[in-house]
Amino acid sequence: MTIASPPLTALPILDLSLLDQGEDAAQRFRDELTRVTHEIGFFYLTGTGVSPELEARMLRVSREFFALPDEDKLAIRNHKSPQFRGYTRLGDEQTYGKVDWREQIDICREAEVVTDAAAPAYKRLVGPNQWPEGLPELRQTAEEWQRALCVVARKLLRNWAIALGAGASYFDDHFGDPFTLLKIVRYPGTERPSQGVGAHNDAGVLTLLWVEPGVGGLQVLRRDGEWIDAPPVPRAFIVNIGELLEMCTQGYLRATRHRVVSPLAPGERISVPFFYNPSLDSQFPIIDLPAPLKAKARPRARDPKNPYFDLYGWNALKGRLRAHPDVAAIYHQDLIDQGAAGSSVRILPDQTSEPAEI
Ligand SMILES: O=C(O)CCC(=O)C(=O)O
Ligand SMILES: [Fe+2]
Repeated sequence: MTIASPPLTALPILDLSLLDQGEDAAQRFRDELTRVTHEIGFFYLTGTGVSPELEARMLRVSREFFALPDEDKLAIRNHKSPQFRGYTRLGDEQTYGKVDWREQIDICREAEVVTDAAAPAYKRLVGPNQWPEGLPELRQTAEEWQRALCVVARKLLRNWAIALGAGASYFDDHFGDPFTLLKIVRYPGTERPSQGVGAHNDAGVLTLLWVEPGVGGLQVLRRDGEWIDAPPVPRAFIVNIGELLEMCTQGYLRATRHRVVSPLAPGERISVPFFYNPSLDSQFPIIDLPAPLKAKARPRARDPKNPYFDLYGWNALKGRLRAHPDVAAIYHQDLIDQGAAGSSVRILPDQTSEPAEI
């Protein structure tokens, strides 16, 4: 007989440094990692190797950025970037058609624009970032942050791959050079609790979230439909998996709905989500799970209004067009008119479409 465990009231805490403490410790880490991502899909991760100094610098430089005069922030507004980079002002972003109350800067891999007219449309996401003048530390810190977190993400993926019987390099081999997205976000205080970010699943592979110490607001949906608070834990990142990793594992690892409730005025909240994703050209892999795991896997019924594509780039493009319809209308109206990937699948945001059921 199995005894049902009591419902979680807080997310579990895992220590990544166990991987460097011998095979038994590493095995314990992997078992725990796989269990919590199967059950709740969200956990705190300590022992990441990100230094307190880098955390403090990220917080300081983020505050400096948001304190810049509006005209300096708007000088790098995402409306100037077909690649959706740069500053999103308050009110310009939506989740399922409802406005999120946050401002942010979006940063991806630095690259030249792809000018080849024959390239697939998702290559329009490739290009340069926009950086604020007079704050060079933001770029240095963001680049250091991305390097450090790519290492953490790869370690996690290798250990999931081992635990799921696929071999350590499975995701490295399939995902290629990652197409990552770093956001630095500020949620201003509001008079009453309101939507900082509406309830959603992350669409990609893996999210590593850093939140300024002492400021709550993130909530995670438990399987029984209760929202639980996920306040920041000192020196820990909050990790969750996205729907792509869920799909790669046939639903064995779970993407979980979460949201952010705005802080009360005069407070504010800085957070730094980092989204680790495959290279745009990578083909979506599905792990052939060992039978005991497959028996426990729960493949998700897909929402036909929110399709997934086999090639990662189309998913990335769809996500950006939906999150930023204003930028999409300026630069990518042709794609919205045509539908994604030359198919009949529309990538236009559908205001009535709900997140897939968990
Ligand atoms: O800011 C946060 O704490 C979470 C943000 C989030 O869930 C997202 O941007 O996908
Ligand atoms: Fe999220």
